Amino acid sequence: MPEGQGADGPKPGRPASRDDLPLDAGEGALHDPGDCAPGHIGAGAPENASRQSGGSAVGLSDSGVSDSVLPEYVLPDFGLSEPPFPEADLPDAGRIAARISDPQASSSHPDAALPDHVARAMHGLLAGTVPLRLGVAVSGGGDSVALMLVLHGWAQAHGVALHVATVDHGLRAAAAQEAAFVARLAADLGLPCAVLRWTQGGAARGNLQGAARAARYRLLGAWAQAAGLSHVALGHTQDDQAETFLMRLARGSGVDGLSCMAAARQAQGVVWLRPLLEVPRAALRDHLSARGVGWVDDPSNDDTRFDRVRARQALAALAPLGLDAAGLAQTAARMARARGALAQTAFAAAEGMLRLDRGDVLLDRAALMALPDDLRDRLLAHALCVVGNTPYRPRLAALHRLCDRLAAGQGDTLHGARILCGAQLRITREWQAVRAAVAAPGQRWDGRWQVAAPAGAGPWEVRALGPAGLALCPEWRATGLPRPSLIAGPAIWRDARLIAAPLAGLGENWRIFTTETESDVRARLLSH
Ligand SMILES: Nc1ncnc2c1ncn2[C@@H]1O[C@H](COP(=O)(O)OP(=O)(O)OP(=O)(O)O)[C@@H](O)[C@H]1O
Repeated sequence: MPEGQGADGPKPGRPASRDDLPLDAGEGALHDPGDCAPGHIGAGAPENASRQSGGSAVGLSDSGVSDSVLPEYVLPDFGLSEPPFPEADLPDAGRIAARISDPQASSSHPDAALPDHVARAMHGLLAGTVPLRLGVAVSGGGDSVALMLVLHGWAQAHGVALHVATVDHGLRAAAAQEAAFVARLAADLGLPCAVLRWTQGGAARGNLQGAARAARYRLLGAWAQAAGLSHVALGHTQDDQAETFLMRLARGSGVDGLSCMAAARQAQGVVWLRPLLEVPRAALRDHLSARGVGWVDDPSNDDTRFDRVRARQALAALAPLGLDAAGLAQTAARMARARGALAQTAFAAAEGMLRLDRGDVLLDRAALMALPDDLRDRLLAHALCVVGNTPYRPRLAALHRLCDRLAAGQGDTLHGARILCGAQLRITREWQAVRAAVAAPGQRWDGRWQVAAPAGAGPWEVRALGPAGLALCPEWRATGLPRPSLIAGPAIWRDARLIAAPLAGLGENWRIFTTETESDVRARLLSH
């Protein structure tokens, strides 16, 4: 038996999400519904795929797709002289195209509802505006393989160019072969496929799985931008949603957390779509099995060390109580609606009480404290996230401690921000959080500041002004900005020499500005 092949054959049920599991937990197994014989991933045949599409090997760094436009079809170079596994071990990807383009084959099958459901979901998510091109992220697991298949039909029907990408995290021995498996499926459908490699996995410390997930989204986002894709579809299912709901419940999440995954979300310049959020995992597997299409099974998905695997097991145990995936996913959807309503209300409240002042967020303290607790928390957390340059909200307990201090007229520091308490709350960056931050010309400093240099400025870099820099700015009091805002703000340096500190009134010809306007900051309340 080849290395990594399961002795018991393919396991029913779905692997745990890679969003929750380490990626080094073993080899994948192949589901080939044709004969139900699991095999080691034999997708290889890189020569075949290369020949079909003229692909070449490309490694992408963690920083994303660099300057060059991605080739339409990118395959890893295994350095192998022949396919690593015999053709017989491969899923019958070649049959996909014929079946999916045959409406008879589709409508005569009991799961013909899936394409219709996805079409309706896509219509709703795209609000009637169909993009010219669409990306789909395919891991090789059953969910995303089914998504690719169904979207292929949808894209053909709507004249949309579908582009596939798969990420090879390079953390498991089988990863490259799994990527090649996806590439081959895509090639058999006539779809361009990019294999994106995470080249810095070996250097990742701590939460490897979290780092891999973040890298995956960075790579996919960079790929989408380079390939001109405004939308990328992901294969999260109703079961993923229900598992997430249970895990969030265990953490005591409120409305926002229990909303779970959004069906559409904008991040990294891309709209991420999840058209399968109402589709049970089993329906996707059935869809593939009925068409004789295989998928990759990641054995780490059965590893009970991970929350998601345990949540899945708990879900099965809860079924007799009527607590099933469909019910939990429905509650998550209701939470998402409630969250949307709260976000709208917070946005409306922000109109009257939130302002942006040279990077600081100002909140009218009396108006803020008069709001219902949830709205107050929402606005305050938002301001902290904006200034602290993070998408993650502070913990609720910490936020409530801050509110207590503000109610008592005291300031505090939280979440990389400093809160100065007056009639106006001024939320500014905490100097300690940025004192080591450096940006070269053209780069953003602290994720949100940009500098326009005068012509012939010579070499420079951006660093925090700091107390020593402020001492070199005799006019700083005239700016109206408080000392904490200025020392944590950006300044232009050449080695140890302060060149300019526009916020502190030094350096006439330099301009410094945040990339977000006040209305951008308010509008972001709606997208969380
Ligand atoms: N390595 C990867 N390459 C490309 N896309 C990925 C990768 N891993 C996950 N995704 C995308 O994120 C979605 C959710 O990830 P998750 O970890 O739940 O998937 P999976 O268990 O690896 O596979 P699947 O969801 O396809 O069964 C996938 O359906 C897919 O769209």
